[in-house]
Order: sequence, then C-alpha cells, then structure tokens
Amino acid sequence: MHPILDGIELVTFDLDGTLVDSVPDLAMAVDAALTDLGLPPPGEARVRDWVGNGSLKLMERALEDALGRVSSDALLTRAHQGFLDHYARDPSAHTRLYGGVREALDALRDWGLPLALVTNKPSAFIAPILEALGLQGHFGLCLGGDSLAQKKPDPAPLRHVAAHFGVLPAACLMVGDSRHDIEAGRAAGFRTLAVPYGYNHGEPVLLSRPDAVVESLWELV
Ligand SMILES: O=C(O)COP(=O)(O)O
Ligand SMILES: [Mg+2]
Repeated sequence: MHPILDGIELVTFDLDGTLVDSVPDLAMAVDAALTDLGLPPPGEARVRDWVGNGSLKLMERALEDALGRVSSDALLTRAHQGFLDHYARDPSAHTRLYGGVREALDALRDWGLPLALVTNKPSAFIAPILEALGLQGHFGLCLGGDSLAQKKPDPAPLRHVAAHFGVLPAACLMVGDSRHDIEAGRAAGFRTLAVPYGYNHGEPVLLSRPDAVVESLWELV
C-alpha cells in the first residue's frame, strides 16, 4: 500500500486522463462538430491540450482556434450541441483504461474503502463509459461537471463527496491528472495524488505541487 493512503477513508478519482484515455473519442466528436459547421477539424493532439474544464470550454477553445477569434454565443451553442450529439453516439468506442487502473480500483474496493468519481465531463456520459469498461459497481457516488453549480477547480464537488460519505476532508484523497484536480483537492482540504500521463493543457501536473505522484495507479495498492 502506498504511504499516501495512510489514514485515508475515502478515495475520489478524476475520470478523463486519470482512469481512462478518452481523447480519441472526444477528438472524434470535436472534429465532427467542427466539420458540420464547415470549420477545419483540429485532431487529437490539439484536443488533448483543451480537455479539462468540461465540454463547453472544450468547444469554446476549439472554435477560438478554428476561427482565430472568440466565437459568438450562438455558434458556441450550436458547436457544443453538435459535440454532445456526436459524443453520445458511442462515448467509449476507443476509450481505454490506463494500465493498473482496474487492479487498483478492485483492490481499493476489496479493502472496503469507499470510492467516488468527480469529473468535469457532462454527467450523462459517466455511466455509459463506466459500464463499457466494467467499472459500474466501483463508485458509491459519481459527479459530472454539470451535477453541481460549480466544477473543478472549485472545491465544491469534493466537499460534496466528503459530506455525502460523512468523512472529514483530511481523511479524503483526490487522485487526478490535471491542475484542476490538485487545486480542487487542496482547496477542499483533501490529500492529493497526481498521475503524470493524462491531460494537463500540455504542462507537467507536478507544477501544481500534489502531495504525491505515481506513474501508474497500480503503485497505490
Ligand atoms: O471533461 C473534461 O474536460 C475533463 O474531465 P475530467 O475532469 O474527468 O478530467
Ligand atoms: Mg482529468
């Protein structure tokens, strides 16, 4: 067991870039939404750097890049709806678990630790993706970017999780790939653990000074 788990009674995970490599499917939906509008598709490498603040912000960044200026609200609304429609067709078609994730989640569950999921992704996509990857039974609570009024890096979703399980924030661990996870975790009073392989706008997540880093979640257990 990794020392970061000492005294921890609840583990909260980020989804995109931490448990799953979802950028192939996200990028296909972004590309299709922009193509529908007669705009050039950005492709996977650019989309990777835009993921992290939810789907509306993702499309805002994609449109600004394609147009060379900030998009109108009307165009953003159309582009975002287009993204949601395309992504909803099969949000897990090319989405895969990172190595060690299943083993880590199984072990934590078998130890009886409650697990939660807090993603900035729209909540409608959480269950289909978890089901496709066989992880639907692992999390006692899942929150998406639209579940509460605030999303990460705001600490509100993490505070909500801690209160839901009746665990003090100091006994909670936040595990994520981006500065939004680490900032939210720290602001909520959680311990923080980062993985370096995900999506952090092209910057090392270490710059956010997490309490610890693991190359694979396998190291947790
Ligand atoms: O959808 C996003 O922008 C990021 O999702 P995440 O919070 O699971 O990394
Ligand atoms: Mg993430």
